[in-house]
Amino acid sequence: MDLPLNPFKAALRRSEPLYGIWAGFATPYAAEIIATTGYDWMLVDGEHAPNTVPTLLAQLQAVAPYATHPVVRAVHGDAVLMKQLLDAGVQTLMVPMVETAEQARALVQAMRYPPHGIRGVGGGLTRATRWDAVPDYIRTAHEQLCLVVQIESRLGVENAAEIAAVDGVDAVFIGPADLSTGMGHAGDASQPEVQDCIRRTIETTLAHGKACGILAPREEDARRYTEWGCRFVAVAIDISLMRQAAVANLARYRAPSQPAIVSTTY
Ligand SMILES: O=C(O)C(=O)C[C@H](O)[C@@H](O)CO
Repeated sequence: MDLPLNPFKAALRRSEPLYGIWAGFATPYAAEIIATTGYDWMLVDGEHAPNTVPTLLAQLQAVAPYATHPVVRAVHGDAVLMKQLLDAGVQTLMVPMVETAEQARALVQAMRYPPHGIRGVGGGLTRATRWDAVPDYIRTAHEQLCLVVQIESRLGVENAAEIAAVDGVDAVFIGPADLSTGMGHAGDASQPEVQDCIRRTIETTLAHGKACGILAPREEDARRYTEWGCRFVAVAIDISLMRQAAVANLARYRAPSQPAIVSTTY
């Protein structure tokens, strides 16, 4: 069989925005529900959701029949963990908290086989090669792999040009929660100095010919960042959507201040 294509990587080169959703339930059943809703991509979160390599694999398998592309976020940029995720068939990998070009170069190395990198060969053991059904995987894998690095600190913003310039970095994704918190604004990315960092990072990334993405669950933020040039924007978080819907539904029957009748306090 042919090496599976990465439509997300191809779409990053086009100009239309790609709308994504954060998938935080860490189960294949919930991931599959999300994959049926029509978002261009979904972020399967291995950093802040309770995921492991087997749960991430199960979610990749669950969403494989659908057009929504799974972007998997590793808990950190460890080459050994990345090897496991790539072997499980992750095509688009996001790595949090990248602050220097040196770190970005190490991530590129972890994505590639020698002589271009350090990725170990799993061969017929791996889903990535479809258990050896894909011929010439070692030579061609890099064409369909996509590396997204997260810039989410003041140091990362300062080094954004060098990071975006690294050959093999396909895109930069801004983390507004960590960026604002690290700048002393406790998750409030609306602060002018945080907005300034976000805008500069977008502009710098685009100037280096790379795509830029961001998490923006509030519509006005998503529209502004898209205007500023963000190509892939996560406009929702599945867990928040469920909680908001549950709270709003209950509020139709009971005032929010009323306690639940069934209590766990004895
Ligand atoms: O800093 C950010 O913003 C992110 O990286 C995304 C958060 O980690 C996300 O989990 C918020 O729900």
